Amino acid sequence: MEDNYEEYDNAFVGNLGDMGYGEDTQAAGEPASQIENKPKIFLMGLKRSGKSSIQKVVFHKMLPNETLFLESTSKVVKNDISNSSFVQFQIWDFPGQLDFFDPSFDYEYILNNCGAIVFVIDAQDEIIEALQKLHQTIAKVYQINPNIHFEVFIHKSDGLSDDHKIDRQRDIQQKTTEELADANINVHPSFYVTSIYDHSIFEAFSKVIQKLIPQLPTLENLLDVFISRSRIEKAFLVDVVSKIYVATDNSPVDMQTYELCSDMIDVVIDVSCIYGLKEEEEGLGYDQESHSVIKLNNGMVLYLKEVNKYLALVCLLRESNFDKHGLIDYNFICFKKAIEEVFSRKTTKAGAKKTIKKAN
Ligand SMILES: Nc1nc2c(ncn2[C@@H]2O[C@H](COP(=O)(O)OP(=O)(O)OP(=O)(O)O)[C@@H](O)[C@H]2O)c(=O)[nH]1
Repeated sequence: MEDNYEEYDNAFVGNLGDMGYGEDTQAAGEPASQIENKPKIFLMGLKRSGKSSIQKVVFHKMLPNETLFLESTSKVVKNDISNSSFVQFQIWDFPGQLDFFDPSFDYEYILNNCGAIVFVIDAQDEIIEALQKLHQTIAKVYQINPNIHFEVFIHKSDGLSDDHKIDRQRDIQQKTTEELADANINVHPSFYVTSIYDHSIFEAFSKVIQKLIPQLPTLENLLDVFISRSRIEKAFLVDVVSKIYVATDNSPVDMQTYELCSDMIDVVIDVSCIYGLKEEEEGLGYDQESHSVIKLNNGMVLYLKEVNKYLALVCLLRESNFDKHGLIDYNFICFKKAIEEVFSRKTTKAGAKKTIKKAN
């Protein structure tokens, strides 16, 4: 089976613990067993539905137009999200033509360590075959590992009118729910309308990843307290490399605000790379000193601060509430300390587990 895999991005770093995320506590060169144990997200769907494009655009900064030249995937591609990212897991891209449930394929083994299956449906194409494959996949996977999250991306939505998008989503959602109810399968997939040509794909992936972060409720509570004490409208805790938000406060997410915050990261990184790095120095242009305030012409302010090596806090607030920015800076220091504690606890717990194991 191993021969079926093609690997790229061999930078395996990070301590995920059990299906979690955490600080970078380990150096490169993890043993193979640890790599295998990383949480996995499977990208599935029919041929040419857009699976490889999604992971290239979200995790490899490929421009959407460049995906036009991607060749069809012929082998399972295991993609380890690189050491420069907080979001560390494996994404397995399954070729559309592969029969996942072929008896020669050890699917039971690989499904045991899978956190989520992202099933991509080309919304511009006929959906009957895609739906059949989706229902068949859910039914079989559920028997083996009922804990897997099912995430359905109704993809290539850029080619559809707003009405058409809603119809497609309703249609797919309804047929899937009915089919699963008829088969007595107690699974409730989530549906997202996505496109690589806008931020919808980043937003959808953020939600997929968040379900796999055990500390999510704590992070959300911390963000809620932070924004209410600092008179901030919206705050995102963003993975700087992928621009996936790993948590946000409990107010609803508006796509434009997320786009703004995500664009701000690009601006800060670009300016730092061009003007902040010394000659011949390489890097992301992001460190403990990274922070930025941008005043917009609509009376709002964007505020960015480094939280740790991988994460930034990006907030949107009214300019009139920015007069006491000393208070915001102080609250941020408290917030940052709390975040450090959340993840150091996890690391300590993992360390303690290992020590107990050793003693036994
Ligand atoms: N309009 C539009 N086209 C997209 C989008 N995402 C992917 N595509 C195009 O869809 C085509 C197929 O994309 P791939 O990523 O190769 O599809 P795949 O699912 O990996 O295909 P296989 O490897 O054959 O399984 C490419 O030409 C992409 O440019 C999207 O959001 N909108």
